[in-house]
Amino acid sequence: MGRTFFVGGNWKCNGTSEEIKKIVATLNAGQVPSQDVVEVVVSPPFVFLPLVKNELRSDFHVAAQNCWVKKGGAFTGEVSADMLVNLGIPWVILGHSERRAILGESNEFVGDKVAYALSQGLKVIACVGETLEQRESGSTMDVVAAQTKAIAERVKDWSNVVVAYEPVWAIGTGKVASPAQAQEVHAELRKWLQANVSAEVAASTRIIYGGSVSGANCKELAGQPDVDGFLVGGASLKPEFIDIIKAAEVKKSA
Ligand SMILES: O=C[C@H](O)COP(=O)(O)O
Repeated sequence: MGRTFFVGGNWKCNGTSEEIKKIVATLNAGQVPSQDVVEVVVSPPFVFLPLVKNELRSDFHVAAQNCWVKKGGAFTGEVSADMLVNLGIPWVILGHSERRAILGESNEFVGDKVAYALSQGLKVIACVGETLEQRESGSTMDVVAAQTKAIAERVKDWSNVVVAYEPVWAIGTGKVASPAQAQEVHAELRKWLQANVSAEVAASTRIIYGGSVSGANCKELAGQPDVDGFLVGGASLKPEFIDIIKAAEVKKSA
């Protein structure tokens, strides 16, 4: 089963409306492969979602960076999945390591969020990844498996899930995982899905890599058989994001 290359741009907590408009104008002018070759999703801060949705080219889509774990109500400061659906936002990023580490989101909480968002019709980019300490102690796969298990226990239909493997030590550090390191975890993760979910889900679910992806390193990473795309932070705010999207051509010619 073919896995369309997927490139997400996570703009995190950055930008003024003027800066956001400039980024959108750059994306709108970019020459990129067609949607059957690469699926592109950008994720601005909540407040800019309507602006970006209205101004962004129609072959790119929009994601929120988070949403609440259940239906809305008395949860000050939160945004519900229902609200995103109401606004016509198709995607949400859940379980980003910054939320796990800084805001204390547990594996179970992230699993609940993924299940609820999917139940409301959102598509989910679910993030997993180990810290440097965990990698150095040899527990990378245990950590990533536990994070994925908490999702698998709550989710039956994986067709609207993209898994983003983002080693925490590579995020915003300029210290990208080597293509071999990324491939190793992606392949293990796919094996885990095969053993614990199904062969079909393992074959069809896109596993994308995030952590210091740039115009300079994207092609080599994209050349790895189990790397199905990227979740890009810093570089997604810059024109080089277009070059990263074009890395999809590596797969096309593989
Ligand atoms: O969601 C994106 C990741 O946190 C990667 O961020 P980065 O590309 O700035 O390292």
